[in-house]
Amino acid sequence: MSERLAAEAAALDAADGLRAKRAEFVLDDTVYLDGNSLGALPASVAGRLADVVGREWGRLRIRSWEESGWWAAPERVGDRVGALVGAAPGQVVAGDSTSVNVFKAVVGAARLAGEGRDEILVDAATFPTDGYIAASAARMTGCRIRAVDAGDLPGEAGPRTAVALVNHVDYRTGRLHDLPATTAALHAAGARVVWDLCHSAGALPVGLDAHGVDFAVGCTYKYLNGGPGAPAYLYVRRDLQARFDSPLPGWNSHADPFGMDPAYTPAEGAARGRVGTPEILSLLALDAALDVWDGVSLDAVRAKSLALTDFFLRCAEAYVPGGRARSVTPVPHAERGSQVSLSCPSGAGEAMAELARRGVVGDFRRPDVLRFGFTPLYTGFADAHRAARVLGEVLAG
Ligand SMILES: Cc1ncc(COP(=O)(O)O)c(C=O)c1O
Ligand SMILES: Nc1c(O)cccc1C(=O)C[C@H](N)C(=O)O
Repeated sequence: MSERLAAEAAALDAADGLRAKRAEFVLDDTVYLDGNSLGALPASVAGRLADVVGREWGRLRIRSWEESGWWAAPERVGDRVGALVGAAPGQVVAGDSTSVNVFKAVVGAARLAGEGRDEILVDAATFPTDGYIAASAARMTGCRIRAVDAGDLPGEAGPRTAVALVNHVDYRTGRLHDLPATTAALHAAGARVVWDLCHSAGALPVGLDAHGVDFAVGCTYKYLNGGPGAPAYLYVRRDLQARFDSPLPGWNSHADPFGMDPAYTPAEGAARGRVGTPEILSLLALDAALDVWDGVSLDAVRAKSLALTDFFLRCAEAYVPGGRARSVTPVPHAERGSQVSLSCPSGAGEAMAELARRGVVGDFRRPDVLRFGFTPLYTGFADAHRAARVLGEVLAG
């Protein structure tokens, strides 16, 4: 069994069109299946940051806001992220954290809602920060908040719904929610939608423009490999931008920031989503990290991601002793993101720590989830095979 799966892994790696991409990352012989928490370091980042620090900051100093393009970096880098989530230029701005962008988007969407729409729906299994922020947004806008299973949103949205906040991929189970159908159903009910793309951007095609999404947010430190605390992003669909009333109208989103006008006049376009001074060092680290996407097709990434998770599920089935762990990640491709989560009712935390000691890094999510993220740009089939084999050994021990 083991030899057959190992040979299959080798054949799949040999046929993998994305295989050369791995060399663009700083990696060792650890099997790194935690790119859905913190993506690996692209090799070009260190040199770019050294130049930003040494020359742009060190020598050009204040001149760099213009001469090095710092001032416009949030929109420029936003467009690069936008290209990876299906947004035409001018609709995405990079900056702040996902939490902060959730706030801007949910309050902004609630402020666009028509008379009598006083309900904010939130995906019941949401990553907690979204739920906390949406609840605060509801208190601020005089709405009530209601948690609903993401799959039930189409039926639950009604005449009082202002906006629904949904995670595209569930961080715990890896379930992929149906963005086109959910968006269409919310629109049919007269509501807006905010998608949190943290676990889908860079892992699969998203198609924001194609599916008429209203608002989207996401982080860049997972599948986009932007680095720890890398700036997040906000998408506001072009035709909504002129009516977008940001709850954080900082001076960077003013139409004339250096006019220092006591009265606020919002900038046009994506810049309206800015707040204060951009985090230039991490923004330009992200800019460099995005170079790994040059020439990469997201369809190829998606195909490899599904092949990797299919193969890992088969290997886990073969190696993990019966009853020790079972997958909670959907089997149908249309419902799966780029991770596999196994429920391991006894000793999951210790098992994940032991896996790390044996060179396989994933995540433990309480109470019992072993989470393995597959980043197609640098993860191979032999990695998936080794991870499952070591997992089997650990759970048998
Ligand atoms: C779906 C989702 N939303 C939001 C966040 C976090 O947001 P922030 O970058 O503000 O910590 C995460 C992960 O940390 C996440 O998985
Ligand atoms: N953002 C993180 C951090 O600052 C520290 C540790 C983990 C994270 C994460 O991103 C967790 C991740 N969103 C998750 O899905 O669990």
